[in-house]
Amino acid sequence: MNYISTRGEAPRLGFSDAVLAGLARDGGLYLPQEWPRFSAAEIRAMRGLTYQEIALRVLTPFVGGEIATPVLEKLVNEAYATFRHDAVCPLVQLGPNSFVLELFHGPTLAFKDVAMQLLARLMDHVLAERDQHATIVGATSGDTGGAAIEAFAGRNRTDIFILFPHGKVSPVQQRQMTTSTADNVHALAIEGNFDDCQGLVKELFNDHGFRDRAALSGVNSINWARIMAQIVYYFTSALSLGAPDRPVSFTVPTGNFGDIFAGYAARRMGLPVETLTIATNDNDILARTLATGEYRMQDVVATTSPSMDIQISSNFERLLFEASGRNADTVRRYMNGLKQSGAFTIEPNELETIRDGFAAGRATIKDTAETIRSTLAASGYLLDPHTATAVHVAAGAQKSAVPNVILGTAHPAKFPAAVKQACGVSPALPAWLSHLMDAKENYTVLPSDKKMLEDHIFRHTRAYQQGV
Ligand SMILES: Cc1ncc(COP(=O)(O)O)c(C=O)c1O
Ligand SMILES: N[C@@H](CCOP(=O)(O)O)C(=O)O
Repeated sequence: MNYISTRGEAPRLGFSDAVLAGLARDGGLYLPQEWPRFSAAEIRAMRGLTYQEIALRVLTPFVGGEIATPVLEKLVNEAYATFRHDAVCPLVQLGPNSFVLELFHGPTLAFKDVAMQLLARLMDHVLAERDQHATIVGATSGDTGGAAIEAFAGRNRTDIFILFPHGKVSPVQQRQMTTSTADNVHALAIEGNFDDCQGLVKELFNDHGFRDRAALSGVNSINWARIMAQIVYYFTSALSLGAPDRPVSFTVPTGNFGDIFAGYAARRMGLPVETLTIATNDNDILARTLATGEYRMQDVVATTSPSMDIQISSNFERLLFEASGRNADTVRRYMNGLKQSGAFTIEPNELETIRDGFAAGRATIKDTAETIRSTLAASGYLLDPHTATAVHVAAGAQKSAVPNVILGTAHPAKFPAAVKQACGVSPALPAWLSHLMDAKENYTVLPSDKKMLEDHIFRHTRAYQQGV
């Protein structure tokens, strides 16, 4: 399996190189050259298998033989042994035809663990085979950072630098990033918002001199392996609701468009996914884009679902590439428009293609709080604010006989203040994280400045200091 860039000017890569590359050298995002497809019989044959067994089947075509099956199986088993639920990602019924897919049973209580636990092991494996070191830089609006730090802490082939928006993540999220004692971990509070953090990371990747000297790798969902690992739970949940003999819809709390793009990928692989609904908070750029055809940035608004406080939704580029018939010229034109004027207009036929497979809706801060309160009252189920945006959007959608799976992207204990304000209940952290709020924090505050960030990275990268 080869990987190609959405901007058409970067070298085609095999799986391992695509995993280490993160962002393509032309600024684009890697995608498989063709979508692997499962027949209905092949999907049916996955019924009754464990999460890990299904993962192995879904991932194998993407890996393209570059990692031997027994090794891949071992990495998958180790990754999901860190989850505290036997089903890994269990499905809970909320109402008639309405289900929450709980993706938060991993070590940091957010869906990011599903991909990050595997990605860290894949990267370690590839780096060990090549006897190489990598410097990882990642941007986070709160959850990716903690999951990445947890997954990479103490690994001696990687140094990891995580940029988070100073003062704009929840206290639990911040401490998951700032209390690690591993000497390969560096938490950086950037004076700016998530888009500034993500912009800095992309600038570092697009500076090829720096990128090569630092042996840069990325763990945001710009990295194909993140999306790949997230495809698996679309299969496991749809299978338990009757796929491939019954279609299933999904409603996904969306920011960077990685999680929902994994659902699109599952559909391209043959899973009968009916509607993929994008749920946004007040930062509703994607809902507006679907309604008007114009992707136009506005200022980021702080909400009670901070991980979705995003305007530049990176993985939407992957969908634009697909909707344009994989036309890299079109994608480059859109992305240049975004860079120059903060906006671009999607061609009518491409917009129609997108609208065919996706719906979108928005939940305000008030809607989110009301949904947390009413869901607790109606069913005793406590939602986190991100999942609540999706429950709100799903409730407003046209009723259908097709089961709808809402992706439960975080545990409510990550956002106790917002949950308490909404419904009066303050969810407690699980016992294994009870030390978190008393542990010593260690992080550096930096302005949103590429040069200062580069200096900081070089001064703190072990491999660079030791001339490895
Ligand atoms: C809890 C939570 N929900 C939803 C999202 C949005 O996911 P995506 O960025 O993949 O669209 C994020 C951040 O990515 C998140 O941390
Ligand atoms: N919401 C995310 C933002 C980064 O998303 P990613 O999936 O591209 O890593 C976060 O929690 O950091």
